[in-house]
Amino acid sequence: MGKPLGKILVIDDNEDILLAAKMLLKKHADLVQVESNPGKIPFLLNNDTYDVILLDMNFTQDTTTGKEGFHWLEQILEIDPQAVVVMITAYGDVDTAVQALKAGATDFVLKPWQNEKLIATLTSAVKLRQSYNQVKSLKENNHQLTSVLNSGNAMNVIGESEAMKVVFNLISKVASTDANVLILGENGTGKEVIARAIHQQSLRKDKVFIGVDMGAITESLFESELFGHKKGAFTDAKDDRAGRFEVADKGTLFLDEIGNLSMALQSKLLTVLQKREVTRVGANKATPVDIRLICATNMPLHEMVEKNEFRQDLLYRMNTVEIHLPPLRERDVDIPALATYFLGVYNQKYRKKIQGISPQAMKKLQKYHWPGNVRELQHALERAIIMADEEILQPTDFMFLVEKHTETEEVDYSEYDLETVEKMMIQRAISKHAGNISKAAKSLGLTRASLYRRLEKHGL
Ligand SMILES: Nc1ncnc2c1ncn2[C@@H]1O[C@H](COP(=O)(O)OP(=O)(O)OP(=O)(O)O)[C@@H](O)[C@H]1O
Repeated sequence: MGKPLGKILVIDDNEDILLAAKMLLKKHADLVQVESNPGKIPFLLNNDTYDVILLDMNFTQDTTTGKEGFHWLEQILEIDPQAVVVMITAYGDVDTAVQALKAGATDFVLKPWQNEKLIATLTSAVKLRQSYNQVKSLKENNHQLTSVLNSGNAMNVIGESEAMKVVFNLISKVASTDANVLILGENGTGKEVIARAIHQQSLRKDKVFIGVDMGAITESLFESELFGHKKGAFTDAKDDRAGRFEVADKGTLFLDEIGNLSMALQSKLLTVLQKREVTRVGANKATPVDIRLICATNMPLHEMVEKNEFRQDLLYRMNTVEIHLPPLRERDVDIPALATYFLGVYNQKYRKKIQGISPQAMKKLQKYHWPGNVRELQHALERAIIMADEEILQPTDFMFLVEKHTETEEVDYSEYDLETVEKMMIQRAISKHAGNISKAAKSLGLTRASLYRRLEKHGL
């Protein structure tokens, strides 16, 4: 659209009016289509799209009922419900004009019109049409993005053990309610997988699932990331921005690593959860948010409450239902199904044709204690599939660095390079502290963040 009024259709049975409209509007519009016969409206609208339609109220000379105008207005809106129609009404017939607005017209102009007023009315009508279109395409995009986001992450939750059956049973009971869920379990046990499964089985499944890693958000960016900000609220706030709470509106908000929040941030989060509304940084008005909350952590939240490291009232807000995900070493029955599942995933990813896992290799997998839980098993399968020379995976395809070393068992570190020793030490520490990252980090003399960086580096 080049000129401000775009494409205009003018329908009036008075040829003088059509001529006057065309003369006036052609300077402001890309196309002015005039038509004296309203019967042609369906044909015109089915063959072209107009930014605005100027429609006469009365087609029969000397009538002022507007009946015909209403009839054609209805026809137009039936063909294009988004059409922007401005009615031309006789002077003094404002009542009919008001009825036309109720029937779906956007605005009206009085005949004889003042040129400037007509242009101004049509310009605002065109702007309205543009915003209708924008809203429509944003809604379509949003719908597409939501389904891509949700389907891209749709995954099978594998588990045949009694422990996982209990988890599945809980999910099916809780999913369709809006109850807040707290998922507890060691790193890599599948807390996010379970959170997504709850979302996928909930009434909110067609809306977004937004995950936030609370451990990765710095104290200073917490409010802006979660609650959003107004343009200019701080130096880097170049535009208005919605926070994760607002983005997750009508969907599910998954707050991971919730146990890592400082006391100060815990109370900010609690306020929002109590009020169910957020105020963007720099704004003075709160926006209501409708979210389903799922939180997860590998930290012992109940113990932390006792030690005054975690707010009890916040814990009670989050744990209407608690799901405990057992570590993989306590459900080795699940290992064959998980390993076979990952075999399929990575065969496809790396275009390999590995047929299966030998019974001895499977036994080895079931005997190992998996300090990194399902994530570690997944990486072990990925590595084995990339490296394997044979069609069936053998025990030698799975080399575990801390294979069954007991605390007292000595390892000859001189056999390994520094990187490998570091990895072994980390695995040992995590295993010793049953997956508790804080304790493992402390025993290694590292901060949690630097342990996480090393876990990432070693693919643990
Ligand atoms: N039951 C399961 N079925 C299939 N895949 C699983 C299952 N559990 C975990 N996984 C896979 O293991 C990996 C780790 O899972 P996830 O990220 O959900 O764990 P987590 O407990 O949230 O980890 P973290 O505490 O580190 O955030 C993911 O790649 C996930 O796909």
